Amino acid sequence: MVLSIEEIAKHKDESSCWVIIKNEVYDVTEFLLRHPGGPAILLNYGGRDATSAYEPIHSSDAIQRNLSPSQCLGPLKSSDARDLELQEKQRGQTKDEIRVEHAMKQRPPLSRILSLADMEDVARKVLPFSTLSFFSTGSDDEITLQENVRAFERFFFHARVMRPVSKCDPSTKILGYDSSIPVFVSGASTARLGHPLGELNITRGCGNANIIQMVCTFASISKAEIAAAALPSQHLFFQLYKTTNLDSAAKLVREAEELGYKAIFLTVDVAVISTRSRDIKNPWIIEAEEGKTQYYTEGDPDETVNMFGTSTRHASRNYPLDADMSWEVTIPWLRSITKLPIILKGIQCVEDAVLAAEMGVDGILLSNHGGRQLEYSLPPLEVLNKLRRERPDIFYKLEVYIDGGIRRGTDVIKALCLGAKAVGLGRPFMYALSAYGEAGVSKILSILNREIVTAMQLLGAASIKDLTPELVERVDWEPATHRAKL
Ligand code: HEM
Ligand SMILES: Cc1cc2nc3c(=O)[nH]c(=O)nc-3n(C[C@H](O)[C@H](O)[C@H](O)COP(=O)(O)O)c2cc1C
Repeated sequence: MVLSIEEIAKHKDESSCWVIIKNEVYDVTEFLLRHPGGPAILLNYGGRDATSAYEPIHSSDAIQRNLSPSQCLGPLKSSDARDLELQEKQRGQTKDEIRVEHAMKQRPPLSRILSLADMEDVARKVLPFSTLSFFSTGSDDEITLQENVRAFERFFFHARVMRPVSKCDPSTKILGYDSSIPVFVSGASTARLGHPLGELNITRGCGNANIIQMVCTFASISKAEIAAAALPSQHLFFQLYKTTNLDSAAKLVREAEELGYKAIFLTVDVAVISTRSRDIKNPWIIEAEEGKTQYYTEGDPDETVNMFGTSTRHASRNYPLDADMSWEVTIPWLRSITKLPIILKGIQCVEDAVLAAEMGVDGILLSNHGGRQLEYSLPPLEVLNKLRRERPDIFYKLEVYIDGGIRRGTDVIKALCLGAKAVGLGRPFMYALSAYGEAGVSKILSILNREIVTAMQLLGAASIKDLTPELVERVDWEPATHRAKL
């Protein structure tokens, strides 16, 4: 059935809600309460075209997986489709769009990007304001976000000299899979907000460099497409947000397994979503910039959350995240449905690392979600150091990784000296793909490779096994400078 704009416009509330996406019309009335992004945002687009808002945040199979054929009503009338296209072309650019367009033309050549901080600088200029807020935000006052980075400044090296290092090999194995350096991609969702090819930039950059990518439950490219884009020799891990509905959670795991993903990283630090104020505030900042500031008028209702901020939609999301996961139930359940290695992502203290080992999981990722969840959660590097001092036996029982605030090869080496098998990076990949696409991802991997090799050689380590705890010391004085950039 071909539908006209006039007809579609009549369906814009809970009783009947239709949306247009890429010139196809969908009846989402039944879906409103199941929509992972919440009903409000869908209703906001009820009766009209939602393509540009929909595109960057949904995986390519979102419609096919969530709507039945009867909910796909048919195409938009072709003359109306042309009108929409024209309207989109005629819509004036916002100040932010003009700024981004200009900044994209002024990106420095890749040869002038010397560090991950340089890459982040470019990304901060070229990203739309709302996306930058979403990528960079932490929780509450962002203390943990800052301390994740600062923690690395408290660890210094005891370099050993007169050790042959001309042949230095930074390669390692993660869960038995080869990796050219002890680094993997910690999955960060919705990469298409930064670049139209989203997570595929990471897949391609990592394929060439032999680095393992962790793909999120909420990746903006489907895990099937990512698997299809990977090289035959390339390995992928799957990050699982477990739902209360065991069947749908098991389905996600089964699909990952069938697609050849090599491990399940179960995220355990998101019982609920934290408050990410910087991100929530960003739509209001944009409003002000566009000269559309809203002012209080007597009797205005108090909206507790703004539904259109990027992280806020997480808060309002309908995804039935399991806030009742437990050691006794969840781990045996996951074990019973998959043969893949299980890694707990988001372990934040020694006691839970010990419990994880007792439960027989294959690995733990010491992480506080990049400072995006519990504010005042200890920096993962400090937890790693504590684990090394208090329970060195744990490192023989499972693989220990950390993520959060890692921005330099020396950071990677410090974590490895303290016993980490490898480290994950989240934001740096998002910034790199936003700034230069696949080439940006390749660039930061080559920077990390160079920095890791240099640090190893100057430290007197010719291979990863030479990185031992004696080579680092935690100091209790404040270093002279802070390189944290927030
Ligand atoms: C055809 C209708 C739609 C379907 C089937 C659908 C499905 C989904 C799914 C499955 C997710 C989880 C993420 C993923 O797996 O991709 C999601 C998240 C979301 N959706 Fe939709 N959606 C629809 C329309 C819309 C529209 C029109 C908007 C308006 C902008 C919207 C906004 C969002 C938001 C904000 C999220 C949360 C993303 C996040 O938290 O990272 N959706 N949707
Ligand atoms: C924009 C963004 C989205 C993220 N999405 C997820 C996610 O969907 N699932 C998850 O387990 N972790 C997610 N994370 C956390 C990362 O996996 C990782 O733990 C964190 O980014 C590491 O810190 P870093 O950014 O300082 O490297 C996200 C992080 C960012 C920055």
